[in-house]
Amino acid sequence: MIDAHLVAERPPFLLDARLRVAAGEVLALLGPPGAGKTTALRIIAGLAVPTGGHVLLDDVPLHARPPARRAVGMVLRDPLLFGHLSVLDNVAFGPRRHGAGRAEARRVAAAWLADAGLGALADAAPGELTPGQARRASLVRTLAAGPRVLLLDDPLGGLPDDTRRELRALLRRHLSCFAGACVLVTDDPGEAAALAARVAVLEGGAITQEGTPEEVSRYPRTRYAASLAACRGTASVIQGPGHVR
Ligand SMILES: Nc1ncnc2c1ncn2[C@@H]1O[C@H](COP(=O)(O)OP(=O)(O)OP(=O)(O)O)[C@@H](O)[C@H]1O
Repeated sequence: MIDAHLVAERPPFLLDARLRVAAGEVLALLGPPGAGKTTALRIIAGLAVPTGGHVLLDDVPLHARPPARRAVGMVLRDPLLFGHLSVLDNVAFGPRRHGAGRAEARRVAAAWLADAGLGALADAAPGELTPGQARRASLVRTLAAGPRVLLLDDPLGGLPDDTRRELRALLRRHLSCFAGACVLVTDDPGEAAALAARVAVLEGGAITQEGTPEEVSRYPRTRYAASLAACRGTASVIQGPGHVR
């Protein structure tokens, strides 16, 4: 489980947020632009230097572990696929790094790609993929590496509606059986309600409300939190802790 106190002083902006995410749980960090969502995620990932606080994974400081042993996977809007590797080898990269032989890593990667509807594109170069296909490949590349902490920074942002729906369905399927702790950053209340069991509303660098999408939408404490109310009826299908892959 993640236990984080995320502090970043960037005057006049101050991020000061406490987050706890259990294994098997998806927490949506929902907030308007500039609220500090990406900064929070980057601190957890070890990509931004905090000015205080802590990030613990199972009670051990995450950043005390060598980077290769942190088991943190991050998915961004930009798929960041390795351009010199085939789609298959992009996905095989994680299993290879964790000690699988070449053939085994490629077998595992092929299964992930087939599951994501990308089996026919295994030998393609990343540059040949459509934006939606590249996002799928990026997601399964991250999952194939077996992260214990999954950080999703606006993973559906900027896509056309139909592509977004497809990727959301794939994401929802994988999150429902993800055994680790997941933080999903979004400014889309519908996305938060559809994908996460719990929502933390981040505004101006502080958590203003936390609860299930139902709780937050029923008793919103701020105007921004009230935006979740429009999504009632699309409540989460993710059940929280207890799911295993
Ligand atoms: N490297 C930096 N140095 C100084 N200030 C920064 C830096 N990165 C972000 N900020 C500021 O920190 C605040 C939070 O930014 P952040 O990108 O984390 O918010 P966000 O909620 O992710 O917004 P968005 O959805 O627009 O990406 C903003 O006021 C931003 O200008």
